[in-house]
This record gives sequence, structure tokens and C-alpha cells, in this order.
Amino acid sequence: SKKAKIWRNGSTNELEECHQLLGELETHQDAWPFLQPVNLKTVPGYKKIVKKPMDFSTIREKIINKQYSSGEGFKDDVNLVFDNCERFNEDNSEIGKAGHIMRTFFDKRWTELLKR
Ligand SMILES: Cc1ncccc1N[C@@H]1CCC[C@@H]1S(C)(=O)=O
Repeated sequence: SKKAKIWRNGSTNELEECHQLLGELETHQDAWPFLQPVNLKTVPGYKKIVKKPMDFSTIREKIINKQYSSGEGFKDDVNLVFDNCERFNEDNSEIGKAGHIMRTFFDKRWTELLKR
């Protein structure tokens, strides 16, 4: 069977680790563009260009409502936030730069959480 993932604190409670990591994302100084859903009324083109909007508050709701069955679903939604950001924003824009910083931060913390 699939080798169980042992998390940093030895817990196998993946979703508790995800909830903790979400808190770190939300309080990061460069999280400001991603805290709430992109405003589809005030951001021209976003609704058409970005097929699956995602943001940190929506991820929080999904954790609370137990909509993730594993850490993988959580990781996929966090990466969706950053992929949407890259698709819509120039790399050297303020929002684009924040997205790259946040993705690097997330990738590092995700790797630290996962001990095979
Ligand atoms: C993440 C993103 N991607 C494309 C355009 C805009 C945004 N964020 C904006 C910047 C600050 C908050 C607004 S928001 C989240 O209120 O739309």
C-alpha cells in the first residue's frame, strides 16, 4: 500500500499540518494579493482568463468544511493560487513578485513538512 507520510511533528494528521501552514501563508507580509478572492467586478479580464479562481480565504473555508480528503488537495489549491497569479500578472509587477515570493515560501515549508 502507499507508504504513510510521516509529518514534521510525527503526526499523521495531514490536515492539521495544512491548517497550520495556511496560517503561515496568511500572515506572510507578501500575502496581501491572495487573502481574498480576486474581485471579478473590478479586475478587467480576470473572470474570462482565470478559469478556476482560488485564494487563501477560500482554502480556509474548504479546510473548515472538511472539503480536503488529504494534504494533496490542499497543496493543489495553494498552487492554483500561484498559477493563477502567474497567468494574469507580469512577473515584475508588484502582485507578480508577491506570487513568486509566496510560492517559494510555500514550496520550502511544504517540503519541510513532508518526511517520507
Ligand atoms: C491576486 C490578484 N490577481 C490579479 C489581480 C488582482 C489580484 N489581487 C488584488 C491585489 C490586492 C487585492 C486585490 S483583490 C484580491 O481584491 O482582487
